[in-house]
Amino acid sequence: MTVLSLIEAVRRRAERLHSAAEVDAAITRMATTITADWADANPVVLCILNGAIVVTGRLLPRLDFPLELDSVHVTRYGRETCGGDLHWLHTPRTDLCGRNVLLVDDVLDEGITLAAIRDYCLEHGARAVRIAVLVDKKLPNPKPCRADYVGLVCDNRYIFGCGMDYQGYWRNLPDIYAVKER
Ligand SMILES: O=P(O)(O)OC[C@H]1O[C@H](OP(=O)(O)OP(=O)(O)O)[C@H](O)[C@@H]1O
Ligand SMILES: Nc1nc2[nH]cnc2c(=O)[nH]1
Repeated sequence: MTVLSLIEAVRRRAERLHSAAEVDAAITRMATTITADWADANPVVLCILNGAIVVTGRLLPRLDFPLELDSVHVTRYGRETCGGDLHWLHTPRTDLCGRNVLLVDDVLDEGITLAAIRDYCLEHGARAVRIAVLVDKKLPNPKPCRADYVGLVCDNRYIFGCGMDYQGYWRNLPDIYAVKER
């Protein structure tokens, strides 16, 4: 089997968890709550690359108040479906000192990535840090951080679509899928 035929087979066999319309409604709900809380906060929104590109790009046009956008690129999964060590590839250029920071990510799984980025922001003087995630995974154990804004909740399965990858592929899908276990 070639890599591409494996990638295509994974999509064919996957279970669709959320339609594009459900994702859209979830992002609208998040935007409404974030606006109610932070319309006067002059926040820096940090898009956590790569996975959050899609949700950030769809959330921002729904936030009708002054904000700045920057990004941070931290990865611990690479092309794997199990997390490893954190790799910091890019840190924000914006001075975070005294700022309200909104972290936006695609999925909160074990919470290691977001907890590390939250700590980074606080160490760099952020006044407050809040977390928005498109999907929060239900795990049996407590996580080192919790999300303030959650679009959707899913079971503990590997998911892809809407910015989330399967071995680097399928971030482009409008729906959210779970890999089918053998
Ligand atoms: O809660 P955790 O268990 O730490 O996992 C969540 C992180 O994993 C994914 O990033 P990944 O390392 O796959 O990089 P990517 O965004 O480039 O896909 C995802 O985008 C989150 O940032
Ligand atoms: N694409 C993807 N990335 C993740 N990072 C942590 N959990 C997941 C997941 O379920 N899917």
